[in-house]
Amino acid sequence: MKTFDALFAELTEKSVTRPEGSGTVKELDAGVHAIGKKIVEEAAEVWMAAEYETDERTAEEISQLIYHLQVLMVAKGLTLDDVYAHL
Ligand SMILES: N=c1c2ncn([C@@H]3O[C@H](COP(=O)(O)OP(=O)(O)OP(=O)(O)O)[C@@H](O)[C@H]3O)c2ncn1[C@@H]1O[C@H](COP(=O)(O)O)[C@@H](O)[C@H]1O
Repeated sequence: MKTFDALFAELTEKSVTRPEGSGTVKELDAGVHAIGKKIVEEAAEVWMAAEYETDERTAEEISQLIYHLQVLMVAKGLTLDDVYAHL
């Protein structure tokens, strides 16, 4: 099972190595505006799943929101410590 930190390390590496076919690379190239829209979309899906769908669907949507938040962090050059400092 993947952890928050492990996913962030994977996405950071992909931003450097830029492997062919990576959705992360594609999203990074789309830029902060596009990533931000994706975050808003996923956040709404988390809300809807929590109110109207199963716990499993909610967990799935939360994982997608976390993914897009991490892509934004990579795009902005933010580290895990930058965020953890505020928890
Ligand atoms: N955890 C994720 C992850 N969660 C969500 N997503 C992407 O987020 C999008 C989900 O959006 P939606 O729910 O709106 O689904 P969709 O409408 O079908 O997607 P779009 O048409 O909007 O692209 C999909 O495009 C997924 O590819 C993710 N893409 C990648 N990862 C992980 O990130 C890592 C790197 O992935 P790559 O860069 O693709 O190799 C791997 O470990 C992946 O498992």
